[in-house]
Amino acid sequence: MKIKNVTGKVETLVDSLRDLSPTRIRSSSSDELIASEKDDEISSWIALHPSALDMFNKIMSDAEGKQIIMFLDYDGTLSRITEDHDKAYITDEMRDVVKEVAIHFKTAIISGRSTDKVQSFVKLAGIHYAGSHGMDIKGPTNTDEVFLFIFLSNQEVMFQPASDYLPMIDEVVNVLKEKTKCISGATVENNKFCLSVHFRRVDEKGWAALAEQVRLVLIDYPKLRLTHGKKVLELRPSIKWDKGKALEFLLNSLGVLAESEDVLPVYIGDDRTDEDAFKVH
Ligand SMILES: O=P(O)(O)OC[C@H]1O[C@H](O[C@H]2O[C@H](CO)[C@@H](O)[C@H](O)[C@H]2O)[C@H](O)[C@@H](O)[C@@H]1O
Repeated sequence: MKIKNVTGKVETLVDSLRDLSPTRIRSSSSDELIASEKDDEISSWIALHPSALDMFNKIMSDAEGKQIIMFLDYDGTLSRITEDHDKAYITDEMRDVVKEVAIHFKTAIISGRSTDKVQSFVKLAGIHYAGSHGMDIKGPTNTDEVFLFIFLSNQEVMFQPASDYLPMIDEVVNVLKEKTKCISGATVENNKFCLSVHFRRVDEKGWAALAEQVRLVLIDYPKLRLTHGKKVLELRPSIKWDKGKALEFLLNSLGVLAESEDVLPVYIGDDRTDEDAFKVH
């Protein structure tokens, strides 16, 4: 979901932050009513989009005879959500699962984090990585099984559609670090071609101040746009590129068409920005 009118009222942005935080305490009966309407909305959405785990047998029969290509999100999918974003490590058990998957299927991890950061967590060489929400795509130069898990350095850049934005992102990271340093718990993460402003550890009383700083930065940097995920605001280049486009790019470079009947791309993700990839077929 994208936040619209970000340069408008700060209250709109704070409301969006509240929407991202369903565990907040509801204070009045009108809040309760709105929450129950939202719950109904969520229930009807879930009815139209059943859990893949409940449909596992159907997915297996649909996959019969097709080439499966695996796309995995990182945070909340391969790693648990943690208070400190720098400590969202993948477990050894999960790493072994990804390794096993990659032996059988072409596999890519598509993340909002920088590619380098995800690689440093996952430490598997034979897979593709698309960090910065797909704006930094790297892949293995040699896919022989023997090389798969040995040389992480054996990876090359395949596509970086937002390389012009690199200096701007660095600048905005510094600006936002400075502007938010008085807001207890707020952190700014440099994801190379985009950046995250985390509010997981910010008291709700500080959200308006944080949202205001982000809003002001967006006015100064109109070439950036705002999206959001779990307790995080993300600023990224206003280019027509997202996790869905990255998925299509990767399918193309693997020599398959997204719409081909012989291919079944499987994408596992947990957050709003993953919806861009869910939409691709
Ligand atoms: O596309 P993803 O791999 O899911 O990355 C999205 C964001 O994930 C990280 O933030 C989220 O996980 C943190 C650690 O569990 C958590 O503290 C935070 O509240 C979550 O939003 C990452 O730090 C962000 O930069 C990514 O954009």
